[in-house]
Amino acid sequence: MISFAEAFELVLSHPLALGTEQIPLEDCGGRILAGEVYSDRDLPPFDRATMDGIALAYAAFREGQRDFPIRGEARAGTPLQCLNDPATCMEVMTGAMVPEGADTVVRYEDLEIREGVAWIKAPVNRGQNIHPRGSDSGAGKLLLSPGQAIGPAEMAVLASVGKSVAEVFALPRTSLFSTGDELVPVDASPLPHQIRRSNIYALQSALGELRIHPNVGHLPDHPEKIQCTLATALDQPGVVLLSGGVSMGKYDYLPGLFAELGVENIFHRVAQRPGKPFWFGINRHSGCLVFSFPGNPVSTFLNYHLYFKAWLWNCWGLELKKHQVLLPETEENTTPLTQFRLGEVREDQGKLVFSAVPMNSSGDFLSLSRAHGFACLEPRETPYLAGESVPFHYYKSLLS
Ligand SMILES: Nc1nc2c(c(=O)[nH]1)N[C@H]1C(S)=C(S)[C@@H](COP(=O)(O)OP(=O)(O)OC[C@H]3O[C@@H](n4cnc5c(N)ncnc54)[C@H](O)[C@@H]3O)O[C@H]1N2
Ligand code: MOO
Repeated sequence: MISFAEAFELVLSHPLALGTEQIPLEDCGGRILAGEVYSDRDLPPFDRATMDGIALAYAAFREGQRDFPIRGEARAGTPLQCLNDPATCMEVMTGAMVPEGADTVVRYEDLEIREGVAWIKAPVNRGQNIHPRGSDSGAGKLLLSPGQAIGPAEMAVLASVGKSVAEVFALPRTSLFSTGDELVPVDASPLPHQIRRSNIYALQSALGELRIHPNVGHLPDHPEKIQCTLATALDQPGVVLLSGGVSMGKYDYLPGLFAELGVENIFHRVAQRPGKPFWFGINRHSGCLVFSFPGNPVSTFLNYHLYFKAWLWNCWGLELKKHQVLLPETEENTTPLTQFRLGEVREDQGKLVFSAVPMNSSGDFLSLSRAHGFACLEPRETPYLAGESVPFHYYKSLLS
């Protein structure tokens, strides 16, 4: 059995060359940006009125003028106009180009308009209610960098600089299998000895967050059937993720079958809890990696988040963000296993503080929905003290 640190390094040392791809903007949400994105023009691209009202030359107001005859109108979406006479004004709508010759916008609420003349009835500051050209970014400035996740805000940035197509990191072809004769489909009425398949939904949804849409299947505890189904999946470059069937049981066929199917074992069993019987290997002929997770729901879930995501980021030449949390009370791990403790994280005076969520064995998948992630306690003879900082692996965002 190898240590968690060794297992982690071995997983990272087997990357796939995934490369990048150009995809349409509408498909970019949730993907990871691979190229740099620059502004193609000043942002905003012109002096933009931020209120509906009138545009005027501030110098005239400063000299005491309060009544401004209205000479025309600037609407959003119309070309630049010119305020030729600084003793006059022009009506201007939010989003319009502020006319040349004007440098200040006064809101309708601060005016009275009578017979084509705007009377100003409130104090005015030079440049008010204008979003100046280039004040957010100049043309040619770097706006987004490789490795940034494309969320709703980044979608807006890409759109505003004309990226109808963006370069993102490519995703691996992925297959996902559950195993075990006790498992029945979700819509079945389980008999007393049966349970519904849940791991596959957890993993499918976790992969979905990365926009990976795996081929999904279920393997019965039947060697020929497993072999037949897995042979096709293993014969292509990509990844195969499995849940269950890798421990010591008489019907845990997977490790033996992987060998028969030409998958080389990189390691089996890691000194960690939960998630110990994790099996990892590679089919060197096809370039297919196998992450075979122990079936207990918490073990499958933890190992996916610990190993698979870090592996994927590493394939892209990136490193997943690391987090640390403070332990609220003394903890011990004098076992020889790296222990992952399920818990919530809350912010206290700018620090992230861990709070354990009780877990009733690694079969207790209900506890997962009550927590944010796992704190990592390495084996140690001395206790972990209250206030000590330890690594934390999020699977849930602080916002959700
Ligand atoms: N003699 C030993 N027995 C076991 C050991 C050991 O070291 N020696 N390790 C234990 C640990 S730790 C784990 S974890 C499990 C892992 O076993 P398997 O990977 O073979 O998983 P299964 O036996 O197939 O399933 C375990 C458990 O999880 C449930 N399960 C499996 N798949 C799903 C699914 N898709 N949805 C919901 N639940 C699932 C399954 O019904 C079992 O209850 O081995 C221990 N045994
Ligand atoms: O290590 Mo197993 O993964 O606890 O149930």
